[in-house]
Amino acid sequence: MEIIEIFANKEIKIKEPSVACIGFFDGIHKGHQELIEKTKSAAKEKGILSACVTFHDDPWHVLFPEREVTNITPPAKRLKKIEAFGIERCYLLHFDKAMAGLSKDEFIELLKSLNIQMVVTGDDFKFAKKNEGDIYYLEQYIPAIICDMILIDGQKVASSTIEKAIMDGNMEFVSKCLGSNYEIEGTVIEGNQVGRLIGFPTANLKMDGSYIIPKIGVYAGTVTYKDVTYKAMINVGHNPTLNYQKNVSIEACILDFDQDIYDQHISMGFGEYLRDELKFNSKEELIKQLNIDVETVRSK
Ligand SMILES: Cc1cc2nc3c(=O)[nH]c(=O)nc-3n(C[C@H](O)[C@H](O)[C@H](O)COP(=O)(O)O)c2cc1C
Ligand SMILES: Nc1ncnc2c1ncn2[C@@H]1O[C@H](COP(=O)(O)OP(=O)(O)O)[C@@H](O)[C@H]1O
Repeated sequence: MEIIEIFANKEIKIKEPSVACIGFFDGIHKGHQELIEKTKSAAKEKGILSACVTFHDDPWHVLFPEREVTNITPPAKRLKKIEAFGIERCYLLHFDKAMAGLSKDEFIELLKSLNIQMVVTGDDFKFAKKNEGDIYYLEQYIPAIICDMILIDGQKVASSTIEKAIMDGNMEFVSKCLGSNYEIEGTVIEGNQVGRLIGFPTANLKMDGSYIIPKIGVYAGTVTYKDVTYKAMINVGHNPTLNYQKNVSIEACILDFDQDIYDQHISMGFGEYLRDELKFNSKEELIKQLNIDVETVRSK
Protein backbone atom coordinates (compact mmCIF):
# COMPACT_ATOMS: atom_id res chain seq x y z
CA MET A 1 0.00 0.00 0.00
CA GLU A 2 1.37 3.36 -1.00
CA ILE A 3 1.14 5.91 1.83
CA ILE A 4 0.94 9.58 0.85
CA GLU A 5 1.12 12.19 3.60
CA ILE A 6 -1.23 15.12 3.17
CA PHE A 7 -0.88 18.49 4.86
CA ALA A 8 -3.68 21.04 5.20
CA ASN A 9 -1.47 23.96 4.22
CA LYS A 10 0.41 22.31 1.34
CA GLU A 11 -1.36 22.09 -1.99
CA ILE A 12 -1.39 18.76 -3.73
CA LYS A 13 -2.91 17.46 -6.98
CA ILE A 14 -3.29 13.71 -7.24
CA LYS A 15 -3.59 12.35 -10.78
CA GLU A 16 -4.97 8.87 -10.12
CA PRO A 17 -8.70 8.74 -9.37
CA SER A 18 -9.84 6.56 -6.47
CA VAL A 19 -12.72 5.34 -4.35
CA ALA A 20 -11.82 6.02 -0.73
CA CYS A 21 -13.14 4.97 2.66
CA ILE A 22 -12.63 7.60 5.35
CA GLY A 23 -12.20 7.22 9.08
CA PHE A 24 -9.93 6.58 12.05
CA PHE A 25 -10.09 2.79 11.70
CA ASP A 26 -9.16 2.08 15.33
CA GLY A 27 -9.55 -1.67 15.70
CA ILE A 28 -10.31 -2.30 12.00
CA HIS A 29 -13.52 -3.86 13.31
CA LYS A 30 -16.35 -5.46 11.33
CA GLY A 31 -17.79 -2.04 10.50
CA HIS A 32 -14.44 -0.86 9.12
CA GLN A 33 -14.01 -4.15 7.29
CA GLU A 34 -17.34 -3.58 5.55
CA LEU A 35 -16.23 -0.08 4.47
CA ILE A 36 -13.02 -1.56 3.11
CA GLU A 37 -14.83 -4.31 1.17
CA LYS A 38 -17.31 -1.82 -0.33
CA THR A 39 -14.42 0.47 -1.29
CA LYS A 40 -12.59 -2.36 -3.01
CA SER A 41 -15.59 -3.53 -5.00
CA ALA A 42 -16.63 0.01 -6.06
CA ALA A 43 -13.03 0.73 -7.13
CA LYS A 44 -12.87 -2.51 -9.09
CA GLU A 45 -16.16 -1.76 -10.83
CA LYS A 46 -14.87 1.67 -11.86
CA GLY A 47 -11.41 0.38 -12.71
CA ILE A 48 -9.71 2.90 -10.39
CA LEU A 49 -7.63 2.78 -7.19
CA SER A 50 -9.01 1.65 -3.83
CA ALA A 51 -7.89 4.05 -1.13
CA CYS A 52 -8.39 5.04 2.47
CA VAL A 53 -8.21 8.45 4.07
CA THR A 54 -7.11 8.46 7.68
CA PHE A 55 -5.30 10.66 10.16
CA HIS A 56 -2.00 10.99 11.95
CA ASP A 57 -1.41 12.03 14.77
CA ASP A 58 -4.53 11.06 16.69
CA PRO A 59 -6.83 14.13 16.70
CA TRP A 60 -7.47 13.63 20.43
CA HIS A 61 -3.75 13.83 21.06
CA VAL A 62 -3.41 17.03 19.04
CA LEU A 63 -6.44 18.75 20.53
CA PHE A 64 -5.84 17.56 24.12
CA PRO A 65 -2.07 16.90 24.44
CA GLU A 66 -2.35 16.44 28.21
CA ARG A 67 -4.62 13.41 27.85
CA GLU A 68 -3.22 9.93 27.40
CA VAL A 69 -4.61 8.38 24.22
CA THR A 70 -4.98 4.61 24.12
CA ASN A 71 -5.94 2.54 21.11
CA ILE A 72 -7.41 -0.80 20.15
CA THR A 73 -4.89 -0.84 17.30
CA PRO A 74 -2.02 1.68 17.48
CA PRO A 75 -1.56 3.72 14.27
CA ALA A 76 1.37 1.85 12.67
CA LYS A 77 -0.36 -1.51 13.09
CA ARG A 78 -3.61 -0.01 11.78
CA LEU A 79 -1.98 0.83 8.44
CA LYS A 80 -0.50 -2.67 8.17
CA LYS A 81 -3.95 -4.18 8.73
CA ILE A 82 -5.61 -1.90 6.17
CA GLU A 83 -2.94 -2.97 3.70
CA ALA A 84 -3.56 -6.64 4.53
CA PHE A 85 -7.25 -6.11 3.75
CA GLY A 86 -6.21 -5.09 0.23
CA ILE A 87 -6.45 -1.28 0.08
CA GLU A 88 -3.99 0.04 -2.51
CA ARG A 89 -3.33 3.56 -1.34
CA CYS A 90 -3.55 5.49 1.93
CA TYR A 91 -3.88 9.24 2.21
CA LEU A 92 -2.52 9.95 5.66
CA LEU A 93 -3.86 13.35 6.68
CA HIS A 94 -1.38 15.06 8.95
CA PHE A 95 -3.64 16.13 11.79
CA ASP A 96 -2.33 19.39 13.16
CA LYS A 97 -4.00 22.65 14.17
CA ALA A 98 -4.28 23.64 10.46
CA MET A 99 -6.06 20.37 9.57
CA ALA A 100 -8.30 20.67 12.66
CA GLY A 101 -9.23 24.19 11.61
CA LEU A 102 -10.51 23.35 8.10
CA SER A 103 -14.13 24.26 7.43
CA LYS A 104 -16.39 21.59 5.92
CA ASP A 105 -16.07 23.13 2.45
CA GLU A 106 -12.28 23.35 2.74
CA PHE A 107 -12.15 19.70 3.78
CA ILE A 108 -14.24 18.73 0.74
CA GLU A 109 -11.87 20.73 -1.48
CA LEU A 110 -8.99 18.76 0.04
CA LEU A 111 -10.74 15.46 -0.81
CA LYS A 112 -11.29 16.72 -4.35
CA SER A 113 -7.60 17.59 -4.71
CA LEU A 114 -6.93 13.92 -3.91
CA ASN A 115 -9.07 13.05 -6.96
CA ILE A 116 -11.49 10.98 -4.87
CA GLN A 117 -14.40 10.03 -7.11
CA MET A 118 -16.48 8.31 -4.45
CA VAL A 119 -16.32 8.15 -0.65
CA VAL A 120 -17.35 5.24 1.59
CA THR A 121 -18.17 6.02 5.23
CA GLY A 122 -20.41 5.05 8.10
CA ASP A 123 -23.71 6.92 8.50
CA ASP A 124 -22.31 8.74 11.56
CA PHE A 125 -19.24 10.12 9.78
CA LYS A 126 -18.51 13.72 10.77
CA PHE A 127 -15.65 15.95 9.65
CA ALA A 128 -14.03 19.39 9.73
CA LYS A 129 -13.89 22.08 12.40
CA LYS A 130 -16.27 21.39 15.30
CA ASN A 131 -17.53 18.35 13.34
CA GLU A 132 -19.65 20.72 11.29
CA GLY A 133 -19.75 18.43 8.24
CA ASP A 134 -21.56 15.12 8.00
CA ILE A 135 -21.79 12.51 5.28
CA TYR A 136 -25.15 13.82 4.02
CA TYR A 137 -23.53 17.19 3.37
CA LEU A 138 -20.46 15.59 1.78
CA GLU A 139 -22.48 13.43 -0.61
CA GLN A 140 -23.86 16.55 -2.27
CA TYR A 141 -20.34 17.17 -3.58
CA ILE A 142 -18.77 13.71 -3.89
CA PRO A 143 -20.88 10.56 -4.55
CA ALA A 144 -20.99 8.40 -1.42
CA ILE A 145 -21.69 4.88 -0.26
CA ILE A 146 -23.09 5.23 3.25
CA CYS A 147 -22.94 2.12 5.45
CA ASP A 148 -25.35 1.55 8.34
CA MET A 149 -23.90 0.89 11.77
CA ILE A 150 -23.52 -2.87 12.33
CA LEU A 151 -25.02 -4.42 15.48
CA ILE A 152 -23.60 -7.45 17.30
CA ASP A 153 -25.46 -8.86 20.32
CA GLY A 154 -27.67 -5.79 20.13
CA GLN A 155 -24.71 -3.43 20.60
CA LYS A 156 -23.20 -0.99 18.11
CA VAL A 157 -19.93 -2.11 16.57
CA ALA A 158 -17.95 1.07 17.15
CA SER A 159 -14.44 1.73 18.43
CA SER A 160 -15.90 3.27 21.62
CA THR A 161 -18.08 0.24 22.50
CA ILE A 162 -15.21 -2.16 21.75
CA GLU A 163 -12.88 -0.07 23.91
CA LYS A 164 -15.32 -0.30 26.82
CA ALA A 165 -15.80 -4.04 26.30
CA ILE A 166 -12.00 -4.55 26.49
CA MET A 167 -11.90 -2.65 29.78
CA ASP A 168 -14.86 -4.74 31.04
CA GLY A 169 -13.19 -8.03 30.04
CA ASN A 170 -16.07 -8.80 27.68
CA MET A 171 -13.76 -10.50 25.21
CA GLU A 172 -16.42 -12.60 23.53
CA PHE A 173 -18.07 -9.43 22.22
CA VAL A 174 -14.67 -7.90 21.39
CA SER A 175 -13.61 -10.94 19.35
CA LYS A 176 -16.90 -10.97 17.45
CA CYS A 177 -16.52 -7.27 16.62
CA LEU A 178 -12.89 -7.54 15.53
CA GLY A 179 -13.28 -10.88 13.76
CA SER A 180 -10.31 -12.13 15.82
CA ASN A 181 -9.05 -11.88 19.40
CA TYR A 182 -7.88 -8.52 20.75
CA GLU A 183 -4.09 -8.45 20.38
CA ILE A 184 -1.35 -6.58 22.17
CA GLU A 185 2.16 -6.67 20.74
CA GLY A 186 5.38 -5.99 22.54
CA THR A 187 8.74 -7.19 23.80
CA VAL A 188 9.39 -9.76 26.53
CA ILE A 189 11.13 -8.20 29.51
CA GLU A 190 12.45 -9.57 32.78
CA GLY A 191 10.17 -9.90 35.78
CA ASN A 192 11.09 -11.09 39.25
CA GLN A 193 12.09 -14.56 38.06
CA VAL A 194 9.62 -16.15 40.47
CA GLY A 195 7.44 -17.77 37.80
CA ARG A 196 9.91 -20.54 36.94
CA LEU A 197 10.38 -21.34 40.64
CA ILE A 198 6.69 -22.17 41.02
CA GLY A 199 6.59 -24.16 37.78
CA PHE A 200 4.85 -21.46 35.75
CA PRO A 201 7.34 -19.29 33.87
CA THR A 202 5.56 -16.17 32.68
CA ALA A 203 6.73 -13.91 29.88
CA ASN A 204 6.25 -10.26 30.93
CA LEU A 205 5.19 -7.87 28.18
CA LYS A 206 6.43 -4.36 27.48
CA MET A 207 3.79 -3.05 25.07
CA ASP A 208 5.05 -1.47 21.87
CA GLY A 209 2.22 1.07 21.66
CA SER A 210 -0.48 2.79 23.67
CA TYR A 211 -2.93 -0.10 23.88
CA ILE A 212 -6.10 -0.26 25.96
CA ILE A 213 -5.38 -2.48 28.97
CA PRO A 214 -7.93 -5.26 29.41
CA LYS A 215 -9.74 -5.65 32.73
CA ILE A 216 -7.54 -6.98 35.55
CA GLY A 217 -7.79 -10.76 35.69
CA VAL A 218 -6.91 -14.03 34.03
CA TYR A 219 -7.61 -14.85 30.37
CA ALA A 220 -7.45 -17.87 28.12
CA GLY A 221 -5.50 -16.69 25.11
CA THR A 222 -2.60 -17.13 22.76
CA VAL A 223 0.96 -16.01 22.28
CA THR A 224 2.34 -15.69 18.78
CA TYR A 225 6.12 -15.90 18.55
CA LYS A 226 8.01 -16.12 15.25
CA ASP A 227 4.77 -16.79 13.33
CA VAL A 228 3.77 -19.74 15.55
CA THR A 229 0.70 -19.37 17.76
CA TYR A 230 0.63 -21.18 21.10
CA LYS A 231 -2.15 -21.49 23.66
CA ALA A 232 -1.41 -19.38 26.71
CA MET A 233 -2.90 -18.22 29.99
CA ILE A 234 -2.52 -14.53 30.51
CA ASN A 235 -2.60 -12.52 33.72
CA VAL A 236 -3.28 -8.80 33.75
CA GLY A 237 -2.73 -7.42 37.22
CA HIS A 238 -0.60 -6.68 40.22
CA ASN A 239 0.60 -10.16 41.30
CA PRO A 240 -0.65 -9.64 44.88
CA THR A 241 0.29 -13.09 46.18
CA LEU A 242 4.00 -13.33 45.42
CA ASN A 243 5.28 -9.93 44.43
CA TYR A 244 2.73 -7.12 44.57
CA GLN A 245 3.51 -4.32 42.15
CA LYS A 246 1.74 -1.03 41.78
CA ASN A 247 1.87 -0.92 38.00
CA VAL A 248 -0.26 -3.36 36.06
CA SER A 249 1.75 -6.12 34.42
CA ILE A 250 0.70 -8.28 31.51
CA GLU A 251 2.24 -11.73 31.53
CA ALA A 252 1.66 -15.03 29.84
CA CYS A 253 2.47 -18.60 30.68
CA ILE A 254 2.72 -20.28 27.29
CA LEU A 255 1.53 -23.88 27.14
CA ASP A 256 3.83 -26.60 25.83
CA PHE A 257 6.65 -24.11 25.38
CA ASP A 258 10.14 -23.94 26.79
CA GLN A 259 12.33 -21.27 25.20
CA ASP A 260 14.17 -18.20 26.40
CA ILE A 261 12.32 -15.34 24.71
CA TYR A 262 13.69 -12.33 26.60
CA ASP A 263 13.91 -9.27 24.30
CA GLN A 264 11.87 -11.05 21.64
CA HIS A 265 8.79 -9.61 19.94
CA ILE A 266 5.52 -11.42 20.73
CA SER A 267 1.81 -10.83 20.28
CA MET A 268 -0.70 -11.77 22.99
CA GLY A 269 -4.26 -12.61 21.97
CA PHE A 270 -6.99 -12.23 24.59
CA GLY A 271 -9.72 -14.88 24.55
CA GLU A 272 -12.23 -15.61 27.30
CA TYR A 273 -11.99 -13.84 30.68
CA LEU A 274 -11.61 -16.74 33.12
CA ARG A 275 -11.49 -15.22 36.61
CA ASP A 276 -10.48 -12.30 38.79
CA GLU A 277 -6.90 -11.97 39.97
CA LEU A 278 -6.92 -13.13 43.62
CA LYS A 279 -4.65 -12.69 46.62
CA PHE A 280 -4.02 -16.23 47.82
CA ASN A 281 -2.96 -17.07 51.38
CA SER A 282 0.01 -19.10 50.23
CA LYS A 283 2.18 -19.93 47.26
CA GLU A 284 0.68 -23.45 47.27
CA GLU A 285 -2.86 -22.12 46.86
CA LEU A 286 -1.77 -19.98 43.90
CA ILE A 287 -0.06 -23.01 42.31
CA LYS A 288 -3.21 -25.10 42.82
CA GLN A 289 -5.28 -22.45 41.03
CA LEU A 290 -2.72 -22.11 38.20
CA ASN A 291 -2.97 -25.89 37.62
CA ILE A 292 -6.74 -25.50 37.26
CA ASP A 293 -6.24 -22.54 34.88
CA VAL A 294 -3.88 -24.57 32.66
CA GLU A 295 -6.49 -27.30 32.28
CA THR A 296 -9.19 -24.73 31.53
CA VAL A 297 -7.06 -23.12 28.82
CA ARG A 298 -6.05 -26.49 27.39
CA SER A 299 -9.72 -27.47 27.04
CA LYS A 300 -10.58 -24.32 25.02
C1 LIG B 1 -2.42 -17.32 34.27
C2 LIG B 1 -1.89 -16.62 35.46
C3 LIG B 1 -2.72 -16.36 36.53
C4 LIG B 1 -2.26 -15.69 37.65
N1 LIG B 1 -3.11 -15.45 38.68
C5 LIG B 1 -2.66 -14.82 39.76
C6 LIG B 1 -3.54 -14.55 40.85
O1 LIG B 1 -4.73 -14.84 40.84
N2 LIG B 1 -3.02 -13.92 41.93
C7 LIG B 1 -1.71 -13.54 41.99
O2 LIG B 1 -1.29 -13.00 43.00
N3 LIG B 1 -0.86 -13.73 40.96
C8 LIG B 1 -1.31 -14.38 39.86
N4 LIG B 1 -0.46 -14.60 38.81
C9 LIG B 1 0.85 -13.97 38.83
C10 LIG B 1 1.92 -14.83 39.36
O3 LIG B 1 1.92 -14.68 40.73
C11 LIG B 1 3.18 -14.32 38.73
O4 LIG B 1 3.22 -14.85 37.45
C12 LIG B 1 4.38 -14.65 39.49
O5 LIG B 1 4.40 -13.70 40.53
C13 LIG B 1 5.63 -14.65 38.68
O6 LIG B 1 6.04 -13.35 38.36
P1 LIG B 1 7.38 -13.08 37.54
O7 LIG B 1 7.09 -13.33 36.07
O8 LIG B 1 7.66 -11.64 37.80
O9 LIG B 1 8.45 -13.98 38.04
C14 LIG B 1 -0.91 -15.27 37.68
C15 LIG B 1 -0.07 -15.51 36.60
C16 LIG B 1 -0.54 -16.18 35.49
C17 LIG B 1 0.37 -16.41 34.32
N1 LIG C 1 6.24 -21.70 28.84
C1 LIG C 1 6.76 -20.49 29.02
N2 LIG C 1 5.97 -19.42 29.14
C2 LIG C 1 6.51 -18.19 29.33
N3 LIG C 1 7.82 -17.96 29.38
C3 LIG C 1 8.68 -19.00 29.26
C4 LIG C 1 8.17 -20.30 29.07
N4 LIG C 1 9.22 -21.14 28.99
C5 LIG C 1 10.33 -20.41 29.12
N5 LIG C 1 10.03 -19.10 29.28
C6 LIG C 1 11.04 -18.05 29.50
O1 LIG C 1 11.04 -17.78 30.90
C7 LIG C 1 10.77 -16.41 31.18
C8 LIG C 1 9.79 -16.30 32.33
O2 LIG C 1 10.28 -16.91 33.50
P1 LIG C 1 10.04 -16.20 34.89
O3 LIG C 1 10.70 -17.05 35.94
O4 LIG C 1 8.60 -15.90 35.07
O5 LIG C 1 10.91 -14.91 34.75
P2 LIG C 1 10.46 -13.38 34.65
O6 LIG C 1 10.04 -13.03 36.03
O7 LIG C 1 11.70 -12.68 34.22
O8 LIG C 1 9.35 -13.29 33.68
C9 LIG C 1 10.17 -15.87 29.91
O9 LIG C 1 10.46 -14.51 29.72
C10 LIG C 1 10.78 -16.73 28.82
O10 LIG C 1 12.00 -16.17 28.39
